[in-house]
Amino acid sequence: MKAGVIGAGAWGTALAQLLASDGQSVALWALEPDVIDAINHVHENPLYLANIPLSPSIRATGAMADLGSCDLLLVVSPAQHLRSVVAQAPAGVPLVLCSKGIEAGTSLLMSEVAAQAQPTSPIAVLSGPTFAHEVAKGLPTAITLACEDRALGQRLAARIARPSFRPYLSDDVIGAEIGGAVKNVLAIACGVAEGAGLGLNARAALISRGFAEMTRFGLARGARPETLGGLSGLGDLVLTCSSTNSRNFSLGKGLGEGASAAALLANRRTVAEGAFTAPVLRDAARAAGVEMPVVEAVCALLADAAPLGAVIDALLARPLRPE
Ligand SMILES: NC(=O)c1ccc[n+]([C@@H]2O[C@H](COP(=O)([O-])OP(=O)(O)OC[C@H]3O[C@@H](n4cnc5c(N)ncnc54)[C@H](O)[C@@H]3O)[C@@H](O)[C@H]2O)c1
Ligand SMILES: O=P(O)(O)OC[C@H](O)CO
Repeated sequence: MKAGVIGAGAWGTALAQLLASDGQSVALWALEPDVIDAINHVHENPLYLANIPLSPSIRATGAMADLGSCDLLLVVSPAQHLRSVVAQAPAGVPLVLCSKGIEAGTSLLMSEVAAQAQPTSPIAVLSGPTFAHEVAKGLPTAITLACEDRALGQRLAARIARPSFRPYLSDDVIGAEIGGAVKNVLAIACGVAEGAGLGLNARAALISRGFAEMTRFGLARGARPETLGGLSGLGDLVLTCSSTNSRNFSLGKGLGEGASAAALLANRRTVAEGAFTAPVLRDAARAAGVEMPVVEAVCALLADAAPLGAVIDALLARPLRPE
């Protein structure tokens, strides 16, 4: 049987390469004709995953109908486009959602969006600490695969696992999604600390207090603590908050160096999901009565609503409280 991947950005291309690493055929749906052309003729994706030679058993296409013979579809579009691409996908095929974010306008998680767009398709979530270029190179990686249907989860894990790529099964879909969505916003905060020269103590404080915010929000939405403390939560938070390989961290670094969010976000080709998730997450947290001061601070900077110094001072001046 053939696997399909929807979305040929860095992560979709890396996942197609992973699936093709044992020689099986992979159909990869891409939006841009030049990406389709480069993958099929030069076996590269210079736009989104440069300098990685791709397997010739990956076949790119711009026609969703070409994924009709697949028994498994990995959905890897940016979160804000997931609804429209899933609606075009073949119906009834298991969807493994690999995007990290919350939909603007609805505040829905990706599994909730996909369930609306394709009500007959079984759903799983694949999320964890996974820089695309490392997975594409075959470097060791562990990830959460969450699926409420345990038997389906086991079948999907067996299809996706490779010698250097280990999915860990969970049935906490909501928890896996909340970790991936929230960590992107917190990575922006850690990037700000780096750009503003606030030091490594500040980064560690943001990771731990940010994790407390992720946990409060996750528990309010029904996530399990062990999921939030696992690969898709704390694991991904640590990765993304530690390196300029992260687009979210890099965006924050630019903000910390004094650039405006508008300038940093203008004409970006690659996606920094945290910029879209932050205001949706802030509003959802406020509505649920969950305090998320680091997320609020990131929102203020993304909206260019307050000077950097004032945002940092306000965080430091919060009332002292028990940990
Ligand atoms: N890059 C990573 O290392 C990585 C790892 C894990 C998860 N993710 C997640 O995967 C998702 C995709 O990220 P990426 O890094 O592959 O993307 P990317 O930034 O490399 O590329 C942007 C993608 O957006 C697509 N796009 C642009 N406009 C679109 C539209 N109107 N409709 C549909 N698609 C459109 C482009 O075709 C391209 O595939 C994100 O949610 C991201 O958080 C990324
Ligand atoms: O580059 P980022 O910030 O989108 O992070 C990529 C992955 O989500 C890391 O797991």
